[in-house]
Amino acid sequence: MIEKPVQDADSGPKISFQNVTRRFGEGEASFLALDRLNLDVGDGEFVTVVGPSGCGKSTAMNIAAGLTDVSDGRVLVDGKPVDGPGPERGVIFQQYALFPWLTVRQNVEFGLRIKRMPAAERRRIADHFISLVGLKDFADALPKTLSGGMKQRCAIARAYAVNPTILLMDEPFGALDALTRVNMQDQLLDTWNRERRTVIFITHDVDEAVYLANRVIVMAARPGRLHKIIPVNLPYPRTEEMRLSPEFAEIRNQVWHAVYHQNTRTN
Ligand SMILES: Nc1ncnc2c1ncn2[C@@H]1O[C@H](COP(=O)(O)OP(=O)(O)OP(=O)(O)O)[C@@H](O)[C@H]1O
Repeated sequence: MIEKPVQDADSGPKISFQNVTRRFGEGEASFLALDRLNLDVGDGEFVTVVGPSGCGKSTAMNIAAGLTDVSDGRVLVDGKPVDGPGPERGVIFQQYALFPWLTVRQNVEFGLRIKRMPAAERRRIADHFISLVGLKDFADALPKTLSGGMKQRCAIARAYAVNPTILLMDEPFGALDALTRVNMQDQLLDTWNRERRTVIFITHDVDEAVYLANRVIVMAARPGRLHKIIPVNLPYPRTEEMRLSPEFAEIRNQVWHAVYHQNTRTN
């Protein structure tokens, strides 16, 4: 049983938000979407991010992905400043954005093709990740024939295939029904246990945030900022019994309180 992600005591954080600030617009009409966010995420950690609508979760994620500039501060990955997208960071959004004219396998191979990897090697890697997310029998299917959950698993396989050391996931299961969502959570944790990456996962679902994470990052709005960090001291693998346990309920209540009662004392 994995109690905690292993992190070399000498190595720095995998990803470090340092005074990350983002302002949209100019002058009087400008809006502070993110105010001096400081957060270190260790190698192999799984952190979830929750907070009220508009608190800057997606903005922070897009900055880490290199898709949005900072107004001030910086994000470091392995100690190096982010100045654009990079292959070590895989990004998965709520809208899976598969290429509709490509099969599952071709979608998963896409990033490897761009890297000019030889066909046989590409196929081997793609098939490995297609199996890992349980889509082996659908490798030749087009996205339109897949359910929402299957499309999202295909998007996850595609992100994994290029071998990112960091996965940035912005409400990836938001559009799924409750049962598929729970299955996807278990599958994601299972994959994470085997192919250990650093994961930052945004969600609106407090249960999901606690079930997945070893730390829950709670943000506050106006301006968007870090509010509280709540450790989830439950061992991996997480199980259904754990989800129903008093310990889980206690942590869920803490997170709920931190998100929805930000103006009252939370401890
Ligand atoms: N390109 C943009 N131009 C202007 N304002 C923006 C832009 N992107 C985000 N914002 C504003 O910045 C704030 C933070 O937005 P962001 O999408 O990061 O929040 P969020 O916490 O992810 O919200 P939600 O939970 O609703 O998805 C919001 O008030 C939003 O309107």
